[in-house]
Amino acid sequence: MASTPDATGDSTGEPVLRMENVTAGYGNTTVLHDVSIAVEDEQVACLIGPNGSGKSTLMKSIYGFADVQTGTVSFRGEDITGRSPQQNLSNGMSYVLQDASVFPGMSVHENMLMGGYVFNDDDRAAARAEELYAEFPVLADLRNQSAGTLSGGQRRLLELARALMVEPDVMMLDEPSIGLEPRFIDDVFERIEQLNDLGTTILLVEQNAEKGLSIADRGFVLASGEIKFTGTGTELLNDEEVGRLYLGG
Ligand SMILES: Nc1ncnc2c1ncn2[C@@H]1O[C@H](COP(=O)(O)OP(=O)(O)OP(=O)(O)O)[C@@H](O)[C@H]1O
Repeated sequence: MASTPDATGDSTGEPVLRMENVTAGYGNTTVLHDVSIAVEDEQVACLIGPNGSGKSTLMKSIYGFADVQTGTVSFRGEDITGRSPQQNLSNGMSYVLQDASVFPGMSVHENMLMGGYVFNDDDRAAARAEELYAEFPVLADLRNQSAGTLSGGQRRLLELARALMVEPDVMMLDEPSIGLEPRFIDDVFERIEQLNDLGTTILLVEQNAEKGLSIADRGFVLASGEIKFTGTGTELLNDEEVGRLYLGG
């Protein structure tokens, strides 16, 4: 049965990502209340919850886009509370935002190179882009095309591939399936599972809660800025109360 509300769960190793008693928001506005979660190395963790419950804010407070007011965020045991997004990116964490984040006036290739800007090394960025084109041949074919002309599915692949430029240990993905046609959704989820198979730890926010939990080693339910339930993905999917309240019955 899913547990409440300490989300550190059945720990088997040192968490790669941990939030301890985090209260966070924007300026004087508090959105998250006393949130504690742990994501272990090479896990897929999925965060679900109603609209406006604070799922994006949770990711933003890890990454430095929202303000952590009290509590601690750590990465591989190191306190990273309040670090900037650029520091986190350099440190091996990538974040694909919910809102479209490609630069529409730039080509696919220029967008890819932007993903490697922290290298400060054009040759290294170009070489890494070529590696990714081998894994994303669709993007290789589109490399000279303006990113603003891509379909929704192609754009999402570009966002994923660009976030992989830094070979992250941890990827945070905010609603990767939102707005996509079903055939693209399956493609994006397959990519996420492949990345995880290659050793990338994934923290996912997913509106399609059943789909997200079905690939998750660990799930968290956030409501009104608080963690209400945690468990394995399967435990949450099978939990009567979680099902009734958060999975549409
Ligand atoms: N930049 C901001 N400044 C102030 N309040 C914000 C800001 N961004 C979000 N909020 C507020 O924080 C609360 C939580 O929003 P958040 O986007 O984290 O929720 P969510 O669970 O991700 O929602 P959704 O499922 O709709 O994407 C909302 O009340 C929202 O209005």
